[in-house]
Amino acid sequence: MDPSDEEDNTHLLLLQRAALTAALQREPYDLILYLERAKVHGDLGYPDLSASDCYRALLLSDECANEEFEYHEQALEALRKRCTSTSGGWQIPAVLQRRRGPLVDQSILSGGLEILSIVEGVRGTTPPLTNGNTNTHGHSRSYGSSGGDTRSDEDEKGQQDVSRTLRIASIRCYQSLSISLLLCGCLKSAYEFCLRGLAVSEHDKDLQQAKDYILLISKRRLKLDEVDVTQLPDQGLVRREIYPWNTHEPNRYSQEALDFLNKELATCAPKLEARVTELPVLLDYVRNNDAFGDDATVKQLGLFAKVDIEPGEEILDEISLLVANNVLKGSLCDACSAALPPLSVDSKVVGCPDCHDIMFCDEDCFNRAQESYHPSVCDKDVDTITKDPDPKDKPFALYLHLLGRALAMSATQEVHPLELTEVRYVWGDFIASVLNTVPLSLRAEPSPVWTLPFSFSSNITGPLHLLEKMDIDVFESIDKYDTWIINTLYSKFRGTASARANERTGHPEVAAVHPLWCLANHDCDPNVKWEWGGRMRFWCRDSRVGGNPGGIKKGGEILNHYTDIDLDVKERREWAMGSLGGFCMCERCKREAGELGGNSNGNDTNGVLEDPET
Ligand SMILES: C[S@@+](CC[C@H](N)C(=O)[O-])C[C@H]1O[C@@H](n2cnc3c(N)ncnc32)[C@H](O)[C@@H]1O
Repeated sequence: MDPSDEEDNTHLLLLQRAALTAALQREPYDLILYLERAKVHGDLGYPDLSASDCYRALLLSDECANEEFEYHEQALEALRKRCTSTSGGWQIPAVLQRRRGPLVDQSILSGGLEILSIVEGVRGTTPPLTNGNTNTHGHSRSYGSSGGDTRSDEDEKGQQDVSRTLRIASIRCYQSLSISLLLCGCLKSAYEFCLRGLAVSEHDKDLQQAKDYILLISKRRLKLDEVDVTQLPDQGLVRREIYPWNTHEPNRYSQEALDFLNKELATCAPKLEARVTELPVLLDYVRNNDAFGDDATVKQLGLFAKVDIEPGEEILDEISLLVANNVLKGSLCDACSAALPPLSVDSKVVGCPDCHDIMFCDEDCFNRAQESYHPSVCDKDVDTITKDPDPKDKPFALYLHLLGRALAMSATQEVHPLELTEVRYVWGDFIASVLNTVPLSLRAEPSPVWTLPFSFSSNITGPLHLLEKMDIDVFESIDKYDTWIINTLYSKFRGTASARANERTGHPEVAAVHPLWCLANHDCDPNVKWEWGGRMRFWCRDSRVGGNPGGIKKGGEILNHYTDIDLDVKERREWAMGSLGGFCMCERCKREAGELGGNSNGNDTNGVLEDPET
């Protein structure tokens, strides 16, 4: 294929995506629009966004089918509108119509993402209406029935048309969901949706084929001959990028961005300023050439001293409400996650008068919470969604909880989530869209490396539950809460959040994004140490690694540490890899790894909590 054809195709698909998104803003309950956009997302190489659209379509088909559901009328009306032809007859929308070719092309089973192009649609004839229908929760149902024997023939025919269309749509949703989730590495969810689809249409060839394919990929991934379907992996990776349609991401290196950040720094770190700097490009292996001649660098931001800073001086004191903890009914301040003092007569601790068990350090924290996020979650029981998770899901759950806080801030302040001051200028560790692109050709080179952790529950259902708990109409608000926005928030959190672990279990239990603190880059011979209770603080170190004197000269860079600098170089590099995006190449690491011919002499003691899984 001529590469320019692919480019043209992408451009066209992006236009289609924009048109469908605009249409969804006008017709938010139209499940057909969601299925159409799912197909475009799939063709663009975003199986995660495709899965999300299919899931929303499935929810809307449930809404159509159940009179008691909140958006029943709107969803049904939207469906009828879409399926009524100009002559007034009923027509099945093109996206639900017969597709040519198999769902999965067996000739491309070599693995990877090549099967993206297969998520195209239902095959074959409409299944018989007499088969039992099942909603997204697996319960039996009768689509669109309003009951009674008094219906006219016309009403009866209308009901049948709706039922038949919903049935095709739901099968289509199950097919696309299972394949899209498989492509994102969520094997368990993919398998479950496949089974739900087969419960609706037992003999659907595409679903049967998808099921075989999921099992095949599972065996390969687990390197087993047989797999226990209840134990399939359910977390994968997706593209981490500034989506081509993301108009919210600022130019972080512009004067405007620096002016904004420096104005913010003036209050909490008056001796520091943000500047554009060059950092080495880090790889997930150690470059093994003589003098590290490969000196590729990348433009990023960093923090620098505006004046000379003395050893022991405090240089940053930042408070952020973009904080989350996963301690159920914990003893932490809801606003800043500082440990609350034991109750006493002169205690300053205050509780929210309308919530059960939501406590704040003092009136200041309570007032900040009221201004920033609390009204959107007050007395809404939102925390139960993300707290007390299974240990293996803890890092995902903590990020979901952080996401919940950002969504509550956005709703309370009536600001787009990506425009929140705590989020807007934060580093997202994005990879250029072009490098993330999925090869369109079936015979293409190996798949790209996707780096954003993804799971069906934390990226799709979890955010929807959070929004529902906050009484936000998830269909009417895609301009603010579409899945690409959720993914962008996660990208930023995963690049910058600090975590605090439970002293007893070692599991991460508090996470926070401090948008100014996180501008500081890492070095295994740091010149600052930090402490995070309710506030994030930086001090200039008294001494550096190896006993060298502390102090930072005017113009010197603030060198933070993302890992325990007491560890040996191998461990340090492994632990810092997640937050750095590659092996640390600071002078100390190179020296201690013998890459500069020096000896190991690390003896510093300021460790930070780093979750190896994140
Ligand atoms: C928390 S951010 C630090 C601030 C970031 N430079 C910015 O522009 O906002 C962490 C990211 O900075 C980069 N980084 C920090 N320290 C680095 C180092 N010593 N060498 C190379 N990259 C570094 C990595 O890309 C890492 O993912």
